[in-house]
Amino acid sequence: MEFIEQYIKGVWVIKPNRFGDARGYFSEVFKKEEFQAHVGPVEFVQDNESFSSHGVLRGLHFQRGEFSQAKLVRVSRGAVLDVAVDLRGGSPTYGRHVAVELTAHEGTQLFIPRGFAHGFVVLSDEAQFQYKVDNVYAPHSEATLRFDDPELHIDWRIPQDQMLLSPKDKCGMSLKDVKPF
Ligand SMILES: Cc1cn([C@H]2C[C@H](O)[C@@H](COP(=O)(O)OP(=O)(O)O[C@H]3O[C@H](C)C(=O)[C@H](O)[C@H]3O)O2)c(=O)[nH]c1=O
Repeated sequence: MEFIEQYIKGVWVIKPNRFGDARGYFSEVFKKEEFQAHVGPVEFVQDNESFSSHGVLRGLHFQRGEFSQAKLVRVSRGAVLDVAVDLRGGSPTYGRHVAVELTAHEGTQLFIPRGFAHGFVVLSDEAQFQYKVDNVYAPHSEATLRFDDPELHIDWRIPQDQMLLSPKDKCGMSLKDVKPF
């Protein structure tokens, strides 16, 4: 398993090994000891899965304060562009983002620490998205950062007229209105 820290401190791209043979492949997609040795003492408490069609954009979501979630995300079908925006108070990369294409074919994962807004857009016909979080769902604490806030400079790779968003995600807040946490 390869761990590559990104230019935003604490964000990691993780590339599990795959052992192929005539039947297909086997891969260890998470191993607590190895993960914690590289990333730190993160304890996941909940596994999530979502399924979306082409152009669906989910995000950019975050849970505030003590309810903030670290996430380990991957795609088990299709391909997405995954985006994490740094909202950590005092961070030298505050407001900057990491954007990584995650595909089922490559099995690449992204670890996003607490203090980030997270979202993805589906690049393939459909995508099954799997992720671990280290804090439970707390809807009262949840907020949405506008995916198209010009201050974020995110290139989502597909035109907005192909995108499908929830009503919540269509009316997220701007970066200037977010209180760092
Ligand atoms: C996140 C979540 C949602 N739900 C319920 C609440 C709604 O009835 C339904 C759909 O929720 P929502 O529209 O918030 O789902 P997504 O748009 O996929 O939200 C996720 O999108 C981005 C990519 C994220 O990183 C977050 O994990 C999460 O906010 O699932 C739950 O019961 N538990 C949960 O942990």
